[in-house]
Amino acid sequence: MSRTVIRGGLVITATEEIRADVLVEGEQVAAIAAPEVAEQWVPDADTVLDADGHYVIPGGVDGHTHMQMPFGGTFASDTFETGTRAAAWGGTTTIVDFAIQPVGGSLREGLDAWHAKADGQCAIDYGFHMILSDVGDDALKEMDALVAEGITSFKMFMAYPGVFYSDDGQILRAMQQAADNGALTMMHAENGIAIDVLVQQALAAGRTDPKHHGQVRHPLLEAEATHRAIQLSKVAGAPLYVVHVSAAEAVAELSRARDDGLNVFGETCPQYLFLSFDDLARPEFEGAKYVCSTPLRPVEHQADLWRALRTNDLSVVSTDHCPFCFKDQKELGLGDFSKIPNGIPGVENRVDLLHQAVVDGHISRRRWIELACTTPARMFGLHPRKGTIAPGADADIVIYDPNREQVLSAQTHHMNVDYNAYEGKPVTGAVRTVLSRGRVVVDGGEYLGQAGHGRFQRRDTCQYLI
Ligand SMILES: NC(=O)NCCC(=O)O
Ligand SMILES: [Zn+2]
Ligand SMILES: [Zn+2]
Repeated sequence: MSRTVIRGGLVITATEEIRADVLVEGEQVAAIAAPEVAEQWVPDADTVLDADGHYVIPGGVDGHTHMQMPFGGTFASDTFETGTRAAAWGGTTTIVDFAIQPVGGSLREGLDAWHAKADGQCAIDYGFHMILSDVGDDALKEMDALVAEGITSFKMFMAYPGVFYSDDGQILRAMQQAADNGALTMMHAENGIAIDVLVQQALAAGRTDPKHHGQVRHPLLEAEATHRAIQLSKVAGAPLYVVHVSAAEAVAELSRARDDGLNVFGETCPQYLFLSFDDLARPEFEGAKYVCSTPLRPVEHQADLWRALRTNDLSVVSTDHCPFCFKDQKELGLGDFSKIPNGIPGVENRVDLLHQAVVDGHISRRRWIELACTTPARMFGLHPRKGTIAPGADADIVIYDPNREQVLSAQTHHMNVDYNAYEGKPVTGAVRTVLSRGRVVVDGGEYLGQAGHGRFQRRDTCQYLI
């Protein structure tokens, strides 16, 4: 069994920051000890990694990605191979992607299709949520079987009528099933029926530019759907996780529900924290790069998101990584914003952007780790194997240089997409070394990983309930 010692770093977890060395044996963390104790590990080590002046943090857990997702007549441009490699470059060592139930088909068909895309391709570990796009008796029964095999969370859409949309009755029934089988319901909370009316009105009036995507997806329609999802989950007695929260008014709904002691959780994404409606309103169709749903909001919403991240009214930051190239893919919506495939790339940038949030004073270092690693691992039943550095945990570890300056750019990123949403943004801090289950996959600007190293993770049910 290989032995690696990580020496001289500041080990940061969600709960503590200690000067300590870490012993990795095979795929797992064997011990953490003060440097004078750890000294004795060195003679027997195969590899000694010097982390002096660096942070030693758990690998990131990104609970919301869409590799190769079919959407808007095209596919997200990262495959599981390219997307997980980019994730590794950015210090993320586990993703949970979304398998999709085909309309008229079974959950099993959807899951098999996603295994076929991902198995043997991933550079880092991965799991699946399941998107329910056709809730009926059969799908409800199938949910139990999926939970038993580690697919313990199910996403439904109150948006996208005719594509993934579920009506309130379907949502309630799926939530009732989840209350029985322990699954977590994830919700895309936007009133898609009302939004579609506004889309048609905008197009009929000749308002076709990307910025109108943001205007028709009104914050109140996110808040209304969030409120409705909360009430339905309360009726069903099931926990609820609202994905990609962007509107201050939706945050207020979550805060109220959490004040009432409900098992209601919220996720936001870096794009809502660092980008805004101004990006969506960029001229010459450039705003198409920033079309995602929920949409980017006016910059005033960001203060509420940051506050909620500090108070835990928002508990997780995932990327919703769903890349489409500007050329040929985003361009499908030239002259009609409703045809722009929805999604923003970011799986490689999340850990750095959240470190920038530490530098900017929005969150503490431990909260950085909690939001990016530990809580998503607990939320999605991966903890303590993932999301922390502790004896017995998988040795998914990042050696992070908190002082290195970098500029985010498509010129240097590894995601398979022709633009970077944060192009030109200077950030302080950068990943130096990444271990995935004990294996060094990135080191000092060199990629040492391999497609197929990543292993499918059977997940437990949510470990974050009150
Ligand atoms: N978010 C987005 O715009 N695209 C991915 C699909 C989804 O999460 O709704
Ligand atoms: Zn969504
Ligand atoms: Zn998504």
